[in-house]
Formats: sequence, structure tokens, C-alpha cells
Amino acid sequence: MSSAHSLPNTSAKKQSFDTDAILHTENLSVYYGDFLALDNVSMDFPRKQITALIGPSGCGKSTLIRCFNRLNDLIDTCRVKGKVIYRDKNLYGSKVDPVEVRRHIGMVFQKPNPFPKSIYENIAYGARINGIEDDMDELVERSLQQVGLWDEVKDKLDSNGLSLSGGQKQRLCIARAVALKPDIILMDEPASSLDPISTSTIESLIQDLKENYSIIIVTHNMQQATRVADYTAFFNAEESEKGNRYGYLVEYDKTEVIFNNPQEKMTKKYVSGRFG
Ligand SMILES: Nc1ncnc2c1ncn2[C@@H]1O[C@H](COP(=O)(O)OP(=O)(O)OP(=O)(O)O)[C@@H](O)[C@H]1O
Repeated sequence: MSSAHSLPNTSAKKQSFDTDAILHTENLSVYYGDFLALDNVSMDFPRKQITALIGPSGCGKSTLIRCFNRLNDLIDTCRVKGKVIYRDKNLYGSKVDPVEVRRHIGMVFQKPNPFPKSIYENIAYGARINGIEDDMDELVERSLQQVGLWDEVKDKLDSNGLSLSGGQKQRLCIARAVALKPDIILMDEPASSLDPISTSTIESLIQDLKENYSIIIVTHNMQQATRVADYTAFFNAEESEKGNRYGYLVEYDKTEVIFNNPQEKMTKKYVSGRFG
């Protein structure tokens, strides 16, 4: 199926930032069966920066980040066209091992999903099966330190990860991701199921993690994007002549530009809450 949509403005076209990119997409389109979910996205993600993806429900934000660690492979009907370039390689090239990709590009989901194992094993198990041979006690402590959870759990490392509070579970999942020493951490609405205090803890954690990782975060919360993200990409969904409602990139820039001086009327409407 070909798209009836052409990019509405130059700012949505491929844009390079000063910081060198850790990941970029080239004409990336994603289909579920015949349904075009995301149309022709070309963008760079800067290294060791936080990039937020915002936009109305169904515009393809989750679909896009799931391309970055080949998670869409698990959906039978999903088909990806175009390229996702990481370390000079197309992640959709024929010789690429999706398991290896997920080692370098980790993911944290909306609902915290620790393994039903001890806090210790939540870190150590994933590391072991991914071939990490570090001293496990050290790795567990370091990873939990990185997410600010060590002091809270150091005396109960044998307790089940599922016994933690929602915010602690999410930090445990982030610790599990950082234990694999990824380059990039993808976060799909990581705080949307949490209370305001846990949300604020996760937001400061995301900012701390920027020192070591490149972060791409999907959020519905525009204040959250303004608080944490260096760059923001605004996506919208539009109906094609054939009645296919597909997502596309409208505008991508520094967060302060997207929220204070967007170039596109549509972005302005969305960020000021006058959308639809
Ligand atoms: N597994 C799937 N099979 C078929 N269609 C899907 C699947 N996952 C998503 N879609 C469709 O693809 C489009 C984009 O969905 P996606 O979840 O990526 O959007 P989103 O912007 O992340 O939405 P939300 O903000 O509500 O999470 C939607 O029309 C959705 O119905």
C-alpha cells in the first residue's frame, strides 16, 4: 500500500542536530497487514540526549520505538519498510540478530514488569542470559545504585521483585535494562501508571541516566516532555483517501522550540491543548 501523504513541511523532513546521532531512521514506514500505521519517518536521535515522542493516540509513537529494538518482530502482521541505522548498520538488515539488538537498545514499558524472581535475580538473570560475565554482586549493586534503589532494597535482595511499590518496580526494570550496558534506553510512557511522587522520581532518574545513555521516551504528558526532554518530535495521524488513519512526523526540534515557538500550526494547536 502506498501512502497518499506527503510530508507537510520541511521541518518534518530529516533533520540533523549538532550532537552526533546515535540512531537514525530513513523513510521508515510500518504496516500491520495492509494497514499503514506510520508513514515515511526520517529522523536523527542525538547521542546522550533525551528525545520525547508526543502526539495523539494512535499516531504511531509506540510502533516507532518498537522498531528500534525489533520488538515489532513479535507481531506476525507487522512489516517494516525503510531503514533504522545504528552503528552504521541497518537494524533490519538480513544478518542482524534481534536478540543482540535488544542487548544494546533496551526498553522499559508503561506497566512495570519485573520478573517473578528476587530483586537480585531481576538484575542478574537478564545479565547472565545475555552473556555478561561481570561479578554479579557488583553488577547488581551498581545497577541498583544507578537507579537510586540500592539503599531501599539492599537488605532485602532476596525478596520478590513483585513485592515492591509501583515506582520501585519501575526503577527495578530500569536497573535491569542498565545492567546490560545498553547504548540506548527506549521508554514507552514509563511513568503513566505511577503516582505523582514516583513520577517525579522517575523523571529525575531519566535525567541522571542521560549522562551515560541516549534515551527515547514516548509520553502523553506534555509537561513531562518539557521537564525531561532535550528534543521533542510531534506526530499526528491523518486519514488517507482510502480511509487508512496513518501516523506521520509533523515537527521535530529542540523541546523549547516545539513548545514555545513551533513552526507548524498543527504543533502549536497540540501543545497549547487546542487540538482536534
Ligand atoms: N499489533 C497491532 N496490530 C494491528 N494494528 C496495530 C497494532 N499495534 C498498533 N496498531 C495500530 O497502529 C496505529 C498506531 O498505534 P500505536 O500504538 O503505535 O500508536 P500510539 O501513538 O503509540 O498510541 P497510544 O498513544 O494510544 O499508545 C494505531 O492505529 C493502532 O491501532
